[in-house]
Amino acid sequence: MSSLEEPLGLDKLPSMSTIDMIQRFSSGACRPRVDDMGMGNCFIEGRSCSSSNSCTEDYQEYSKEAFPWRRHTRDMSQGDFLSRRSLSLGRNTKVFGKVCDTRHVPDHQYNSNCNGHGIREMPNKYLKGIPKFVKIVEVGPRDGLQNEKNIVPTSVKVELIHRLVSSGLSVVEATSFVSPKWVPQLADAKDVMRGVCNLEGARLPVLTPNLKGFEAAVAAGAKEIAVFASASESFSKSNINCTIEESLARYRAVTRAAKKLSIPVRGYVSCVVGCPVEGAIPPSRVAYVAKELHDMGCFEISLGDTIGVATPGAVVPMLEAVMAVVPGEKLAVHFHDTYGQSLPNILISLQMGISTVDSSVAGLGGCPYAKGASGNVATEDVVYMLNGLGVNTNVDLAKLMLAGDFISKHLGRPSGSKTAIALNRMTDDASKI
Ligand SMILES: CC(C)(COP(=O)([O-])OP(=O)([O-])OC[C@H]1O[C@@H](n2cnc3c(N)ncnc32)[C@H](O)[C@@H]1OP(=O)([O-])[O-])[C@@H](O)C(=O)NCCC(=O)NCCSC(=O)C[C@@](C)(O)CC(=O)[O-]
Repeated sequence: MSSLEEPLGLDKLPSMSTIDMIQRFSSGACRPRVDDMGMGNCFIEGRSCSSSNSCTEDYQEYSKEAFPWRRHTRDMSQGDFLSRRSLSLGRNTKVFGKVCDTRHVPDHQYNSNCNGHGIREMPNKYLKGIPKFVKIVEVGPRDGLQNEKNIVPTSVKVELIHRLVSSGLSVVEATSFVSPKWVPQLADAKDVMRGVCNLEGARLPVLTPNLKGFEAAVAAGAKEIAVFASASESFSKSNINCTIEESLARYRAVTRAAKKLSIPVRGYVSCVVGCPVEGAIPPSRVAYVAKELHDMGCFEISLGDTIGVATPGAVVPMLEAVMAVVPGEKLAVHFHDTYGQSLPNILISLQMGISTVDSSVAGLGGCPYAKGASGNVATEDVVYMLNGLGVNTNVDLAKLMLAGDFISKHLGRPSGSKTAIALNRMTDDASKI
């Protein structure tokens, strides 16, 4: 293990006062620079209202469109509501320990879209460019559970993956074939794969840091893998015990081997905005690593804000730099929510043409080698936002919430998803009526 084997914490940022840190991670500090940081060639691309009445009307019209649930609750008489409830109770769906139905409360409960009056139908220049469909890559069983203090039993991991797939998620990262000394939480990778081998309807990629991991993954039945590099030299050392260049050489060997077996390989770049040791990471360096992964044959490159320090102001120059060398349709974004910036970061990424988003049910997650960084953005929150934007994901939010509830209960803590907490509270309130 390297001398950097100790987990890196935000608390270990060298001589970084809070203000210094804010400056280093601020958008200004992250503008693309045309330099190559000694990493080889980099490619940088570079209504007003006249009377109070009209105002009220406008507001009512607006709120009907933007907050359909408001209209719904206001318009629904108690009689309607109760008959709906009694009609639906027969369905016997279990939500958060109670017997209830997904239609147990007004439709808005699991539906943030605009029910036929979608935001898409409003002529809105601000939402131009947002894709009609977003692919969500669920990373909870891997990125989420790799950081749990208590090791989660294999049967719980397998059940979680089944539940996630049944919610409509088409890609669920199942586990990692890494050294069990480094990540004991995922030492049961082979058994997890055995438990999901008959699961249909979704791709179940696994992480492999080297040929040894690749071979073990293939032997366990993996049909898709991911390799993970970093834009930060220090993080590369602490996470996979080698330099960025050494990791790229390893991954070339892995992608060559995968190609022979027609196994698709996804590539990750970590620390795309900030590193706990090095501070702000230049976009040119992210672009360099992303291009290398793309050139070696990765079908998709996921850009990870591993410690969750990005703001939209830093995401824009980073994406601009990467999109100058890797086509946008091959990119995914992967935000951790340490500073609560994930949703705006995702929104700006969508506006820039990205249509693949990584997230983690119940906001599970964190990297064991980036101490202090919080979980990934919660999948429930992403789906809720995308529903509200009229963007299709094929994910059933109610079923997804049940998966989130399942794992949160097992871990003995509340969900990290604000959406799950809010909708859950409404279910509780409604059931008391
Ligand atoms: C890369 C290594 C293996 C190097 O670890 P090393 O200690 O340098 O490896 P080594 O080649 O010197 O071998 C040491 C021992 O590990 C074994 N070994 C070697 N490879 C494997 C393997 N694949 N599976 C199982 N065992 C393995 C090997 O056989 C040997 O066993 P021994 O002879 O001592 O008994 C190690 O550092 C490691 O496993 N690191 C993984 C760390 C990790 O999983 N971190 C979390 C990933 S999250 C992330 O990167 C960010 C991401 C993707 O989520 C995106 C984001 O948020 O930004």
